[in-house]
Amino acid sequence: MDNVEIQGHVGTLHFIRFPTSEMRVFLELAKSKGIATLASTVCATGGGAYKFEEDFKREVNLELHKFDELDSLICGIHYIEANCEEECYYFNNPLNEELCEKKHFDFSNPYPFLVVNIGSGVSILAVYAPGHYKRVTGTSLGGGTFLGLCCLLTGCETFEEAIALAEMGDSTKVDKLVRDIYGGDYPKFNLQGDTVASSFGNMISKDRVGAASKEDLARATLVTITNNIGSIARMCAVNEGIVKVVFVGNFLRVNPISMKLLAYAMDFWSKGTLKALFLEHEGYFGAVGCLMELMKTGC
Ligand SMILES: Nc1ncnc2c1ncn2[C@@H]1O[C@H](COP(=O)(O)OP(=O)(O)O)[C@@H](O)[C@H]1O
Ligand SMILES: CC(C)(COP(=O)(O)O)[C@@H](O)C(=O)NCCC(=O)O
Repeated sequence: MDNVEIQGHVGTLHFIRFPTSEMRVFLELAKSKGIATLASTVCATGGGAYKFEEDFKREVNLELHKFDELDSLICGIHYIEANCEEECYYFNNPLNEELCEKKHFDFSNPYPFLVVNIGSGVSILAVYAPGHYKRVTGTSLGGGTFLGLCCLLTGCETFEEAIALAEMGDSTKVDKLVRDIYGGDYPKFNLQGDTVASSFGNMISKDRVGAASKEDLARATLVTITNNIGSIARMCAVNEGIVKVVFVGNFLRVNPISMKLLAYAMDFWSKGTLKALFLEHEGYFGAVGCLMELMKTGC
């Protein structure tokens, strides 16, 4: 982000990511570049701010200024939304390949809204005003679950590989649909034949297992995790009386399948009353919010 002004300082915000499993390599690089002589303060958030605090001190003699990850997340969303015009978007006709359009959403009057942060696990927060939020609930079935299960089921080794497999797969070979049980729709409760009745439910048959490719298994894993998150998010939105649901976190990186599924599911199951929203800087809000918190301290 160019020409950003933060408390009188104007500059460029650069966004860089690497997995925490590579922290040792990062610290060695930082040491070889003499980072301790360049940076006076490093702010950090998330579990890693605690887990790697000692390593930063020992390896590069840097103190971490630690800020809570959910406070930082909310603060970062607030800052980027206010400073980045095209940040927030939604999908029209999400599951129709020809008619699907990504549209800008005016989020200038956002409150109240729900944040569904899909990282390794999932945290769901209700935000009522700047700095005023509560953590409604969470689920351990998140981005880490998708990647972990995909690695086990398909032998893939990276998130990018897992998503590429899922893009080529067909989850209906793996999941049991309403029509597999009813022979068609279940109209009394508006359950269409192509609705998933039982995720992975077809995998109790040896023939079906033999017919399912690793692409199909990856797709079914992605759809299962995504639909479960969508379902929990919808119940939270209804319970809290909130209609705007903002999905963030690195699980959504290079992952239009999940974004479109979430958009469709929120709209369909709420009969059009809930809106699924997405943000361009999906996995970076914690980092930005943490920088904002640091600036407040005057460092
Ligand atoms: N390059 C990547 N490597 C590993 N996981 C990735 C990558 N890109 C996206 N992901 C997804 O993002 C999830 C982690 O999300 P993130 O918002 O970074 O949360 P956390 O703070 O828990 O690491 C992973 O579990 C995975 O589903
Ligand atoms: C513990 C966490 C806040 C850590 O955040 P993350 O690194 O997953 O983004 C998150 O994984 C979470 O909310 N897990 C679900 C815990 C629960 O069952 O509520």
